[in-house]
Amino acid sequence: MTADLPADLDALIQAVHPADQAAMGRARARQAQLTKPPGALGELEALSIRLAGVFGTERPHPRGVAVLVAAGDHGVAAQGVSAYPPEVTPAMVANFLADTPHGPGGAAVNALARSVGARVYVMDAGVNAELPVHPALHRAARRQGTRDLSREAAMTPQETAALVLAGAALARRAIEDGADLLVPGEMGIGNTTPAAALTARLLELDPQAVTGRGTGVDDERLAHKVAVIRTALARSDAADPLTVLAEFGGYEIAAMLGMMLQAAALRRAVVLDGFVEGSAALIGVALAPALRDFLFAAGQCAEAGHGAQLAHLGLKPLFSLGLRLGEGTGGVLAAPLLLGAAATLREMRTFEEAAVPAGA
Ligand SMILES: Cc1cc2ncn([C@H]3O[C@H](COP(=O)(O)O)[C@@H](O)[C@H]3O)c2cc1C
Ligand SMILES: O=C(O)c1cccnc1
Repeated sequence: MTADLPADLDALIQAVHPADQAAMGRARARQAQLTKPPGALGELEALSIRLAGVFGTERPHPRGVAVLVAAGDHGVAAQGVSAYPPEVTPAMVANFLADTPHGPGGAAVNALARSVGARVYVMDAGVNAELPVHPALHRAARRQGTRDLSREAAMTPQETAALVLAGAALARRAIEDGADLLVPGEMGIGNTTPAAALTARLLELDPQAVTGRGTGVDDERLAHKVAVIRTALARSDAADPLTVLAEFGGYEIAAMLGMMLQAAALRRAVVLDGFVEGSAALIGVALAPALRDFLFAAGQCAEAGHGAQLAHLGLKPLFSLGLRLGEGTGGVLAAPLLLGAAATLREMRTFEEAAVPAGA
């Protein structure tokens, strides 16, 4: 039991165990016997072996894909760190839930999720508005927006724990509904600022190196954003992962952390989208190093600092499309690659089964 942690949060962290090495060994041996020259499926082979470790079988069969979009507002947005006003956050939540001729939701994540058959879950993790009652909106907000991280702790320890557990609960719900690949996603104007602060502190890097343009701030705003992050980091020397999260925060970041821990504890794969998701993952592996075994990077996103996160996590991006949106968009696009990797391991025949002559 870790000191000062609520028992259920401590239990969640303790429930993350490493991937199944024996299943990975069997998967590696099986890959070598499948009807293709060795290595001809490139990165898919390594992915399939990792998936065997996640699902504990050399014939992994992940089924449903779910994207869990947590939305929250940020006190620091008042400092002018984003190219967009905070009112965009609740408006985008409404957009995620809207009735459209194509189905629910008119945002990028909705369109991409429909295109791959992924289910979208939306959570109010702390949006600064009264959101309309909607059956598909999961309400977990404890406060309407965080405090300004450059002036005080963004979240209390109690709020932080509550949001991590709320994220875990939503992940359990998605898994009960049939999801085996979980994509945490986020919406929150200003959230690349807390993500950069968390990344700078956890990776011990200068804020300049890990702060990007987010929604597209110009050079002047970018310099201001870096200065705001410097002020925040100078305010607190916190190093303990959950204290770092509370200090520099993000309700939706805490919720995504809970989703990741819960998915790993239930031995499901987590597909990581961009920089904001990456900042939650950094907290996650600091708390539970075995979480890393369950994380799969989607693409390399355009945000500065994403590369440093992936290097620390030891993850290789699957594509580089210049995405800089968040919402879980890249994660959704990566899911079919993971499903395909698992399918090769599960469904291809061996040289012997297919009576194909082996190479010299
Ligand atoms: C219309 C719109 C839709 C979005 N969907 C995701 N984001 C992304 O941009 C925000 C982070 O960037 P920053 O830190 O610069 O505010 C987050 O809400 C993120 O999800 C959006 C941003 C906008 C404007
Ligand atoms: O990479 C991300 O997660 C990202 C980048 C820009 C804006 N919002 C999110």
